[in-house]
Amino acid sequence: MNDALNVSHLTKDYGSFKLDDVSFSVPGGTIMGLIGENGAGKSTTIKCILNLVRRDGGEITVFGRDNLTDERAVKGEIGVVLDESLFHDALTPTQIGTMLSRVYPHWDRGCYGGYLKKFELPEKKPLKTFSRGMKMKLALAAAFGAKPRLLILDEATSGLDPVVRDEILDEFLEFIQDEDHAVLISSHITSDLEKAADYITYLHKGKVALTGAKDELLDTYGKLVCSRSDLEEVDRSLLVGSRVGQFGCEALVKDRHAFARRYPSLTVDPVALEDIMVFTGKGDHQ
Ligand SMILES: Nc1ncnc2c1ncn2[C@@H]1O[C@H](COP(=O)(O)OP(=O)(O)OP(=O)(O)O)[C@@H](O)[C@H]1O
Repeated sequence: MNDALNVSHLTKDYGSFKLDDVSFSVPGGTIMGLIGENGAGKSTTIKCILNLVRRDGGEITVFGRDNLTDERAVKGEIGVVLDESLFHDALTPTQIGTMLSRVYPHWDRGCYGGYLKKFELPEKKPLKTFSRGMKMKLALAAAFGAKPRLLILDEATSGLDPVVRDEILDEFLEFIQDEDHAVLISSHITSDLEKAADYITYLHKGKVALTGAKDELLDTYGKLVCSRSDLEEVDRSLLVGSRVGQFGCEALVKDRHAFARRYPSLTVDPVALEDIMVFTGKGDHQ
């Protein structure tokens, strides 16, 4: 089966910033978390997938179709939720549903209405009376109503409280129960992605710092906690970045199993995605 999304050697040059040879793929039935620091290129990558900006190089396919040569068909497969609401504040959910039914060929009124009910959104009230969480849920209901096979979210869950975020993550998990569906979600909130994502792509300064199955990444990397003198003894090529504190040192270990075999007396703890991001950033300044 084709990947739901395949990004291959994607390049976009803004002059002051370059998205450089970005490749990753999202298999059907999975959630890919796109993580990275501010300005790492997450939104640019998503905009290239959606053809909102023209790429300079590379290839992007959605369910095997090229997003440039087959733009119309590809658009019909993607549901998008962005950081800010795309709908006018004076509109009500009912009016938005009517509007979207004219835009999307596969619009499913029942599905949209079902989500409005599930999320307890008032159908006749204008959006200006909605909280940020309610607007986000409405955007999600609208995205689902278009019957997409690939759902793309750009920082859509940041700014929401943990209860709403959790509710929404559950929706994604339900959505990907169908092997023909997939989700690409960019977020700063790495703990959410740790919970929900099957795959992680970490963008760092426009390049893919790492991409792969989340469980494998978390199992391979490790956090060394040791004294300054121990750190000085360690082969630096095994580490990504380190932090020297008043009471001890920490460093990100690339392969904790290989490291433990070479330095059995040193302690290597499991890592969180956030550790991988923080230490990779620090690795630049060593
Ligand atoms: N239209 C544009 N013209 C020139 N530079 C741009 C344009 N859009 C984005 N950039 C630059 O590209 C870089 C990457 O931005 P992008 O929005 O993709 O990052 P991001 O990872 O989504 O960041 P954030 O997490 O802060 O949203 C930034 O340095 C930004 O200034």
